[in-house]
Amino acid sequence: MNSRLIANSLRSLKVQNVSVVGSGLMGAGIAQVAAQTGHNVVLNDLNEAALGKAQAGIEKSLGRVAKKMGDEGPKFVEDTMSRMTFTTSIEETAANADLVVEAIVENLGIKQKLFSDLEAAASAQCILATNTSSLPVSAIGANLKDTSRFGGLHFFNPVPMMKLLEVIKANDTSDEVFQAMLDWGKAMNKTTVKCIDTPGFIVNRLLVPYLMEAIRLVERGHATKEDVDIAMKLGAGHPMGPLQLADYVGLDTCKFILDGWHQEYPNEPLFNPVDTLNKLNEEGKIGMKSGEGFYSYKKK
Ligand SMILES: CCCCCCCCCCCCC[C@H](O)CC(=O)SCCNC(=O)CCNC(=O)[C@H](O)C(C)(C)COP(=O)(O)OP(=O)(O)OC[C@H]1O[C@@H](n2cnc3c(N)ncnc32)[C@H](O)[C@@H]1OP(=O)(O)O
Ligand SMILES: NC(=O)c1ccc[n+]([C@@H]2O[C@H](COP(=O)([O-])OP(=O)(O)OC[C@H]3O[C@@H](n4cnc5c(N)ncnc54)[C@H](O)[C@@H]3O)[C@@H](O)[C@H]2O)c1
Repeated sequence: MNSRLIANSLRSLKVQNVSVVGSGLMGAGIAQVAAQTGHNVVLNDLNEAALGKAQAGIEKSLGRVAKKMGDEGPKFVEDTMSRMTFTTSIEETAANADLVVEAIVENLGIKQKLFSDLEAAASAQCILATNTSSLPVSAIGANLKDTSRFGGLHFFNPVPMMKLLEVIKANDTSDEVFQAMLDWGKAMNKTTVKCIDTPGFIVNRLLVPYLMEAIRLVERGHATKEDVDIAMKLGAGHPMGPLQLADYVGLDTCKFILDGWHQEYPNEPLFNPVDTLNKLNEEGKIGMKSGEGFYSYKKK
């Protein structure tokens, strides 16, 4: 039997210990929901400051969930937090994990390096998955020795509220790993949809052109950003307008996605650079998480 077959035959399909790398908007949300649904969770980031911010955000979000649970709320928060640990060590992150979900910056080289480090530190049975929005999943895992244990788990922001999980079968993802990812999605109380490793998967393939059209409409001076957002909320029933949504996603992440797709598809005018997006990024106005983006979120 070759080493991949041995690894597959030994693989435990039950995911109980979940590690999440990257404790920003997405990683913190994924870790929170995993702990809420009874998993043991390790959350990793580069430094203690990022982890402290993530922990405070998780406690705040759990408080919002707990408010709806009456007397059981405080115990729910306590139990959930007791299942979480926070670390900057990759070895500690990988050591006992059945599944590692990566939610770090949207950069191919940085993600590839992380997965090489994770594979070296994790057990042969551990499933490795990326939450990338826009990069080819198979390319992120390309340097792994065992690419059959690797796939995509694309969550939506805010993770505690959004019901969808896109489960992505990369070129080499084994059937049993794909099934384990789908099963884990259900255990996370998400509705799963399956997709192959195609640009934007399902949601972003449709969402990105919509966001691009919205910003271009505003840049042409055909409508104000406020009116575009009002129009899509009241006319199309969206909970947020497109410019509000871009602020909510993070304009740094939007720029990483757009720049990456422009580089990949230079002849596609839809992905041409957007002046407003570049200017806001240069000014450090990267959306709600920085206090300002298209709109200001600073308390007056
Ligand atoms: C234009 C520029 C162009 C740029 C280029 C394009 C680049 C491409 C960008 C693509 C990005 C892709 C990103 C990614 O891959 C995919 C995504 O994630 S896309 C984002 C998907 N998310 C959405 O669409 C969110 C839409 N918004 C909402 O659903 C709601 O607005 C909201 C966020 C749920 C908030 O609801 P509101 O009613 O607005 O506000 P409230 O504060 O009253 O909240 C209502 C209700 O929800 C509870 N709640 C909200 N947030 C949380 C939380 N984090 N944790 C726990 N609970 C939460 C809150 O307590 C309220 O509960 P209630 O009191 O009502 O019981
Ligand atoms: N923001 C969204 O709406 C959204 C939705 C779905 C998917 N995604 C994807 O999720 C990923 C993360 O996005 P985000 O919005 O949470 O970003 P974010 O900027 O909020 O958080 C990223 C975190 O990763 C940390 N990090 C960077 N490199 C690291 C490393 N080598 N090891 C450990 N931690 C590291 C950063 O310190 C930061 O805390 C990206 O791939 C993005 O495309 C984002």
